[in-house]
Amino acid sequence: MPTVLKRIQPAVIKYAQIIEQVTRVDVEIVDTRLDRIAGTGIKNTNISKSMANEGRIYNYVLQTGETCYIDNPKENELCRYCSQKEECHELTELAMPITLGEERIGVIGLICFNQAAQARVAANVTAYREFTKTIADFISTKAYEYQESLRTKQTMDVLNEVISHVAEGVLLLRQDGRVQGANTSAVNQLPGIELLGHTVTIKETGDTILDQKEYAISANDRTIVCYGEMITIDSPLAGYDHIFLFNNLKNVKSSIYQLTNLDQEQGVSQIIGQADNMRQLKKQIRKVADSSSTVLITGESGVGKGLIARVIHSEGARKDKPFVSVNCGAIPDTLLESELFGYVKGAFTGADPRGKIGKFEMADKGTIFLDEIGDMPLYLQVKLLSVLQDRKLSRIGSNQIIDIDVRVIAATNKDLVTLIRENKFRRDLYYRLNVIPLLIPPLRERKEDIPALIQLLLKKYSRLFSRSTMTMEPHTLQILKEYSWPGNVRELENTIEFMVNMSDSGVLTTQCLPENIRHYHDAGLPSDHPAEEETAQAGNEGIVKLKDLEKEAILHALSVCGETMEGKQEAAKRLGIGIATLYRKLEKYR
Ligand SMILES: Nc1ncnc2c1ncn2[C@@H]1O[C@H](COP(=O)(O)OP(=O)(O)OP(=O)(O)O)[C@@H](O)[C@H]1O
Repeated sequence: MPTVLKRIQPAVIKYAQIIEQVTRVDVEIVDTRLDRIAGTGIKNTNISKSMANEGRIYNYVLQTGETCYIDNPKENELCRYCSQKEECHELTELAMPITLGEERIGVIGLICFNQAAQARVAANVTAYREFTKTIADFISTKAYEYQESLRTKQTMDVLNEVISHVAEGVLLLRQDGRVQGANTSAVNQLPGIELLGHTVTIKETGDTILDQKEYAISANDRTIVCYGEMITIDSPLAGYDHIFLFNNLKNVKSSIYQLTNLDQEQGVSQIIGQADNMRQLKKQIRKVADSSSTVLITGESGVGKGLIARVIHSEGARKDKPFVSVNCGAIPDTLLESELFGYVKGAFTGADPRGKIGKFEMADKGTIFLDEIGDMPLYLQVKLLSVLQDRKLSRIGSNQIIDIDVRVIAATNKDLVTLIRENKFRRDLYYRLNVIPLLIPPLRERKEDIPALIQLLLKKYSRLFSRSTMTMEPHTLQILKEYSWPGNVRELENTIEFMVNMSDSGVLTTQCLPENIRHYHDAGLPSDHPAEEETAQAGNEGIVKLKDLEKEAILHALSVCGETMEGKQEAAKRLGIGIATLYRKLEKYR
């Protein structure tokens, strides 16, 4: 690495010339390597070459820090062992160190080759010393400035390297808004805004969300909303005094979205349904997917309303934008408003003090799925209606009006018309939502789809439990087809999961059926709703029919002993009945 004097060589050469002009003595300046950095007169040769051979005096000055005045060269102690002694024509030499802090960084030599010069130096030795010392200090200052600028540059290089790897946008700004630096993320997040060397306006909007202030960055007639932090730098580096760290709204939303939403793109093919009513429904879904009109999906719990909402989104033009789902029935009324519309820092006590982006905003340009809309409290229905009408909203605690472009899909398993009659749902909101009504038929009205659904679910759960794909015995499949499925596809899904768990082999038999379905089948129970049945039993104060107890005992024995010939014989023996009785009873119960 070059020495510091070498790096500031042009300045050193100028200082050497100044000394020469004032003293009219030849001047030589060497660095710590004894390379000649500057030279005048006789010494104005071999610049940048090593003077190590003839540098005994300079070496001494560098080592001791002393100034040497030698008026008896050749005889002087320092010259005694000099290899150049015989060729040396110097009459007098003044050699002075250049120091930078504690460090010696070079030597200035004033050398007389003729008697006039020698006499001049002798007559002015004190003044010449003083003057040379002043120049040595100037050179030292120059070296210091150089080192400082080098350090600043190195810091800047490290900083720039770090900034280039930061995921957030980073702008290095002057007080007047001129952009001195911008990382790639900043450039990508601010399309259409010229940055490097241009001036931008960055204004706080007054809102704060997730500890990040909201800013509007404007230039070239464009404004982009960002969330971030403006950092003021106390000691201005390289001409900028502010660093703006930010993410634009899109990035903030998509990071929240990614945290809360798995990528679950789904197409119509995902909906199992060959029954006429389902074919019809799928046709409708394809038709409405591309429009932005509001959809109201109705149907019993577990029929697949959520799945269909996703499919509508995924089949439509907004498929690359967010699909944000809110279960209006699962969120306490008091929180639902902020969940939907968001709030700013300090909006109300008990809230996340950092503020929150609402689901509507997160769904901007995409789709919001308002599940269980029938459970939405009346006062929020009013606010929702106004958002749907105006396509504008303001976060709780904020004065800002935000435009939103969201497709709304609502779903309910309640009869909204009845709720309207009971004054629990607003008629005007109902009409706003019911632009495209989709009614999903319950599973009992499309029983021909049950085998295909079972097939799909067997695959899913076999894979989930790391088992080879299971099959179902035809008789068991028949029982499942006959069941009324009050919990619809969700209940079917739970049933298959249960059965896969219960099975010891690769084939699902009646043994694996859950008790309620077996019961329904065996007893030919008319009830579609086990819950009602349970209530009836509860009303019987725990007293169970003997017939049911007997059936339970028989089925249990079979599940323990197996349904093979031998199994049944063993079961009959352990039940204390004859094999013929067992067959008779089985006939009755199955
Ligand atoms: N036709 C279908 N094809 C494939 N899977 C389906 C179908 N219908 C429903 N499912 C599956 O059944 C489960 C329940 O469906 P989903 O949650 O969409 O019902 P829902 O009607 O929204 O229920 P709720 O009203 O209780 O919210 C999900 O795992 C869904 O993927």
